[in-house]
Amino acid sequence: MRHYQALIIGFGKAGKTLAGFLAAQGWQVALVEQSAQMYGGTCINIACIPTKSLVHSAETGRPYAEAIAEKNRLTSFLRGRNLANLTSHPEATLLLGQAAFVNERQVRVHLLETDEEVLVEADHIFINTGAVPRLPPIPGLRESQRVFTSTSLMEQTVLPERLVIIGGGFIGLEFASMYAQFGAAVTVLESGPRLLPHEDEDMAAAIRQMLESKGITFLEGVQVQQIEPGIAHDTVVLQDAQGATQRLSASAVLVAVGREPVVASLNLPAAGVTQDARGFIQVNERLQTNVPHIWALGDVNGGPQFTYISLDDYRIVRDQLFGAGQRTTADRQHVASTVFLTPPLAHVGLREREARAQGYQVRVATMPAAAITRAQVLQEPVGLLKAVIEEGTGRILGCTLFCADAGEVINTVQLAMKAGVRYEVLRDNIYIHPSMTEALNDLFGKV
Ligand SMILES: Cc1cc2nc3c(=O)[nH]c(=O)nc-3n(C[C@H](O)[C@H](O)[C@H](O)COP(=O)(O)OP(=O)(O)OC[C@H]3O[C@@H](n4cnc5c(N)ncnc54)[C@H](O)[C@@H]3O)c2cc1C
Ligand SMILES: NC(=O)c1ccc[n+]([C@@H]2O[C@H](COP(=O)([O-])OP(=O)(O)OC[C@H]3O[C@@H](n4cnc5c(N)ncnc54)[C@H](O)[C@@H]3O)[C@@H](O)[C@H]2O)c1
Repeated sequence: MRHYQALIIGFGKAGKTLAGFLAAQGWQVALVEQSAQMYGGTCINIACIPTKSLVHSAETGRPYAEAIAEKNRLTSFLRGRNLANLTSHPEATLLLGQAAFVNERQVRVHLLETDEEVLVEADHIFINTGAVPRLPPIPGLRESQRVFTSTSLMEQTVLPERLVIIGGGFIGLEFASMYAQFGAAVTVLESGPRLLPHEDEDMAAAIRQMLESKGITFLEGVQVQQIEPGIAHDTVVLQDAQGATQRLSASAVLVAVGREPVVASLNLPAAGVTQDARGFIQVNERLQTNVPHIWALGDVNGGPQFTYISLDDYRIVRDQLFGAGQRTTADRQHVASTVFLTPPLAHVGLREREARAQGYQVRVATMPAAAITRAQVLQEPVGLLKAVIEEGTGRILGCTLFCADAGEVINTVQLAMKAGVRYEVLRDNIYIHPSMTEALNDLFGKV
């Protein structure tokens, strides 16, 4: 039996940051990770970083096989750096193995390298086991050799000729955009009635037009019924929005219909930790489970699935253990997001339609990306910018930027919203020229 002050299950963003912090405070910390290929967690190994490396390679014209090699170099480098960061703390112990609860204080770890089992007891336990792709119950899907998840598709060194993507959300659109840019013929199948259902009509049309100009085909309101294996290709059988049967030939199928929590291996009932109806671990606004000394952080707790949210989960726990204990999930207003298309789509706050539906009197400003000098310099004149302002108060209610560097520029708008800055401040601020951020002068000048 080994005893630690803190046991962290999973090497994710929250877990690794918390491990380093607690060890630096002098706590004896154990971090358990089930795979040596996952040191540093999902983001750096199989998610944010490899996908953005591929997006960048596609944008710069690097051939697919070379892009995969560069992605592998980068993730390997980051994995090593994450491992070194953790092991540089003498108080932190890394256990390579799978953790499962024995009771609410004890966890059994099956060590990968020696095949031994060790029993670990801890005063505080933090679950950070993440999420994995959800596989819908489509006949033939699990059996097919040509069906991939985001993880396994990025392991392929040969570009699929015809890629069919099931799901038109974050992963579906990012992969559609980059694989089309690498030269694949891409079709996206979305079960919802409309692609980008949250976006205002004008914004959705602009994004769709850009994606279609790359040769991507979208079918909405479809139901995928079967994947039929074939010798040279698989056939995706679907019912389209009109109820007709369509058959699409695919050299690869990507499933991207959402991600589900990693909980099965944990034996949660032994600890008495409860889950919600979707299987995510139930937590309060301080991320405590129903067992007070057990917390759940990151994707596994059912919050928004972003690395920066997992990092903020760490901040909430840190504040309880070493701060004023005031920080909660309720403090998270105006969290921005970016879909890394080319150009990217970044958003914060309310869309026009959402603001009106909530009863706000609004003033709306829109501007084409082609009007931004920096976008012309970059030869990326495609896109649309939009801001929603509350009539009378001048409060920024929301902003959507579909343009080069949108994921950078949105951070300025987000910070302004958080600080309660009126739109005129962004309108009249002095920005670097020529930069994409200076488009905020013109965008807010149109309010
Ligand atoms: C393709 C893709 C692209 C994405 N792009 C972005 C992006 O650009 N920006 C963004 O913010 N977010 C992005 N995300 C989401 C982001 O990756 C996740 O929200 C984030 O990585 C979640 O991290 P986490 O802290 O929950 O834990 P994770 O990083 O998922 O770590 C969980 C770890 O726990 C380990 N584990 C699980 N069970 C056990 C067990 N029983 N014992 C021991 N170890 C265990 C796993 O092996 C894993 O290493 C993307 C996701 C995907 C799939
Ligand atoms: N840039 C980023 O920040 C980034 C990038 C990738 C992923 N992520 C995170 O990872 C999460 C998971 O991504 P995702 O794309 O898997 O999920 P998602 O929830 O973003 O999108 C899933 C899509 O699949 C559709 N769908 C569901 N079932 C379907 C079916 N049977 N047939 C066809 N379509 C179906 C849904 O209507 C939805 O549009 C995201 O929600 C996001 O939080 C973030």
